[in-house]
Amino acid sequence: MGEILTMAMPKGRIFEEAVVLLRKAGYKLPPEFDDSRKLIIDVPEENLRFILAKPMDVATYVEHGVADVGIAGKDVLLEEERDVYELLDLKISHCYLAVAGLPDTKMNDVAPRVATKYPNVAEAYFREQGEQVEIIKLNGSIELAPLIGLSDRIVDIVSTGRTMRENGLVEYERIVDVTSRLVVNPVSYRIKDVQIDELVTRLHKVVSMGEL
Ligand SMILES: Nc1ncnc2c1ncn2[C@@H]1O[C@H](COP(=O)(O)OP(=O)(O)OP(=O)(O)O)[C@@H](O)[C@H]1O
Ligand SMILES: O=P(O)(O)OC[C@H]1O[C@H](OP(=O)(O)OP(=O)(O)O)[C@H](O)[C@@H]1O
Repeated sequence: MGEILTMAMPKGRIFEEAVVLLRKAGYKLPPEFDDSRKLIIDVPEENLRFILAKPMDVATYVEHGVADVGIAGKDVLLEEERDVYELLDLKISHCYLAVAGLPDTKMNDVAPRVATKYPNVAEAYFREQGEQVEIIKLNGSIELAPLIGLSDRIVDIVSTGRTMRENGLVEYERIVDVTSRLVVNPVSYRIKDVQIDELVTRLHKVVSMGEL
């Protein structure tokens, strides 16, 4: 029996794909993973404890060491810049961050406004472009902002492109590709190196076999 490894899992979109990945890697996960509202799920047979967190919060739990490892979108890691190591690109939950807006429009010359759930990523992107913008932080339905005159542009996740299309928006620039990553707490990585290396090896094997 080794030590228990605590893994922070993102609830929502990424969760199901992450569970598929872990099962393919040979971890026997109980039915609670398919239909449950439990926020802590122990799998003693695998020496694993799972905590189910909001996607934006996974790296926070890992940074504070209450989870040893976690699964987080690259978008969240870029936005939050937590003190965690990124160990593996799991190649699940593909999407990308992009600048979008109404077609054939220019950004306001005087006070261009950008609405986003990713203020740090957006700020850094426009700074690199040499453009000074006012960032307006929203928590969802980002596509609404240019439609209703709140902002000139948005920075948001695009997956199928359906939300943009159905709201008459167009993509102006693609900022960065996003997939989910395995992250680890630096101290856990030293102390639980054997278990973490095994997890990485097993997941890497599945990931390198190609698309899930
Ligand atoms: N179409 C998509 N929209 C949003 N996130 C996506 C999409 N496709 C993949 N992702 C990934 O899923 C993560 C978000 O998961 P989910 O949509 O379940 O949470 P959320 O509801 O946006 O988060 P919150 O509850 O904090 O608002 C992102 O961090 C990103 O890495
Ligand atoms: O390109 P698509 O496949 O249409 O996916 C992209 C949309 O999905 C996400 O929104 P989400 O469903 O998480 O809603 P919210 O931003 O309002 O929370 C994202 O913010 C986009 O709006």
